This record gives sequence, structure tokens and C-alpha cells, in this order.
Amino acid sequence: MGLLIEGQWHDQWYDTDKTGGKFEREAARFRNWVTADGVAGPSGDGGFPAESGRYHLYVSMACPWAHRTLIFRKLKGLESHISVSVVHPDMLENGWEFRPGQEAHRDHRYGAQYLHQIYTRAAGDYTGRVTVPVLWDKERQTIVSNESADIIRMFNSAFDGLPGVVAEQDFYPQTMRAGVDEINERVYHTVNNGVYKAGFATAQDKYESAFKALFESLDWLEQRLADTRYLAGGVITEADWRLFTTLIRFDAVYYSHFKCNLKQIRDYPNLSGYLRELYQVPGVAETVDIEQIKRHYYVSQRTVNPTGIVPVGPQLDFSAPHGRGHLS
Ligand SMILES: N[C@@H](CCC(=O)N[C@@H](CS)C(=O)NCC(=O)O)C(=O)O
Repeated sequence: MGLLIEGQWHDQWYDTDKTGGKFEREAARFRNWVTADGVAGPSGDGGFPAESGRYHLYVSMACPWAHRTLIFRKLKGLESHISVSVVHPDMLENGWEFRPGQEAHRDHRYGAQYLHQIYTRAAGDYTGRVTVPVLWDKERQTIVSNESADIIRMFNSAFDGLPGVVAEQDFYPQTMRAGVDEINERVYHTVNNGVYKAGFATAQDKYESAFKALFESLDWLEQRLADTRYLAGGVITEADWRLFTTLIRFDAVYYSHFKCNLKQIRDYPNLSGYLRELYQVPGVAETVDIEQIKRHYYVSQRTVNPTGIVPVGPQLDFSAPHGRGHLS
């Protein structure tokens, strides 16, 4: 675990001293957008038109942020247009790494050993954390974006003109945007990032405030899902996929490893049925790898789990009936 400083790798855990024990997530640095015609998007530079075969996605199966992009790639029918490489779940002194000898974990572009080599290929003097997901432009040999929230928006619409892309599947419909944005805001701070704030806190009060906000939000979500099928209404939106990737990891990892242990998701009837329903959407189960998820957190985060022992449980069954069909 570490970061690049002016292009040089430094092995260093998160510095929570300067924030009184509070974990603060660093903002992503590459914020360009792929657009249908290559004009600039909401941030960054233009020149990244949606073309088949031009872009490559670097992900970890363990990472909830990268997981969002894999779900969108799958459900939008982008697999034949955007290639992918998956880092190894162990993220140790060199950060995310590839295993060049293993088909499942090799870098298909450059045969790199470490993900930080991909970052310095894009910017030789890069300073910052080396995170997944990364959307890579094979033509300009640079990183388009390393912000999952932006990448899923690109995947949702920029490639819609290409053959086989499911243009009618819109996870950010115009008429629902205000509601989706509002839900995302609360879910991001208190749930998606909330579990990390609890797990990486190095002061009791910072842990407890993250814990409290997290479970208040889970209660709020549980109530909301009592009479609406999905978070923003009757159709699945990006708000659901953004919550899904945290919920699917919760009982296996966040409950114990990050000390988010007031309740498990299985203790919430609506949230757990909703989680199973999303898991059962065709294609989604293939994006979920619980073994890699568990291995990453328990093996890599040695300040949280010094022994690196991976727990055997819990028993999880996301394929059981979801019981949400009566909510239209
Ligand atoms: N804002 C980023 C956050 C991505 C992120 O933090 N990914 C984690 C893995 S779950 C990572 O790569 N961490 C490595 C590090 O912080 O050094 C996004 O949503 O794309």
C-alpha cells in the first residue's frame, strides 16, 4: 500500500495523523470524459471519442468502486468494445499488482508488473494514490479517468451508438436525475465511503461518528425500500448499482473487518431482498467474486488485520428468492 510522489513509488499507509484519526479519501486526478463525438465532457479535456476497441479498463474484483464499472460494462453490452485487465487481490508494499504468469491477473496492454507503472506511463511525474478503476486510452496511451462515478456515466450513454450496446437501458434518466443525485450524495458519504471511514479511523470518536451515520443511513434505506422497489422509484438507476457494491461486501467484510457490526444486511428484510434482486439481474452475479473480495481486504490491510488471516464464513446465499415482485 503506498503512493506515487513525482513519479516515484513510496510504500506508505494512509496518513490519518493530520486529520485527528479521520480517514479522508483523496480526490481522483484524471477526470477526462469519453463522449460520443469526442467533445470535452463535464471536466478535463476533449479528444476521447467513443470508439470500439479503443479503451481498456483496469479493475480489481475486490474493489467496490471498480465493481460499479464492471456492472455497467456488462449491462450496457460494452464487453466487446472495452477490454479489461484485473489486478491481483493482494495489494501490499507495491500497491495493486499484476501476476504476469496468470491469465486472470495479467496486464493485457503492456505486461506491467504494477499498476503504478500504468499511472507513470500516463504522467511520468504523477503524485497521488494509485487506485482502481482506471479507464485507459490505447490510442493516446493515457488515462482518461480514474473516477468510477464519472466512468459509469460515460458507460451509461457515450457508447450508445455502437453495435450491440443496449442504448435503451438508461441508468441515469433525465427525469430522475435530481432524485438520483440526492440519494447518491447521502449514500456516498455515509455508506460507500462510510464503511471505509469506520474501518480506517484511528481515533475512537471518528470511528463512532462514521458508524452512527452508516447505520442511520441503512435504517433510512430500509424504510425507503419498504414501498419502493428501487431507490429512486420503479426502475433501476445508477443509485442502486452504487449502493449494491457496498451491500454485497457488507456481511463478508465490512461487518467484521471494518467493525460495522451493529447489524448485518441479512438482518434488514427489505435491504436484503433488494440486494438479492439486484444480484439476480442477469449478468450481475458474474461481476461478483466473494473470494477475491475477502482475500483483498483481510490480506492487504495489515494495519486493520495484522495476521492476514481470511475468515472462512459467513454463509451467503444471494440466489435465494428476493420476494420483491409485489412492488411495482
Ligand atoms: N474515487 C475513486 C476511488 C477508488 C479507490 O479508492 N479504489 C481503491 C480500491 S477499493 C484503491 O485503489 N485504493 C488504493 C489506494 O488508496 O492506495 C473511484 O471511485 O474511482
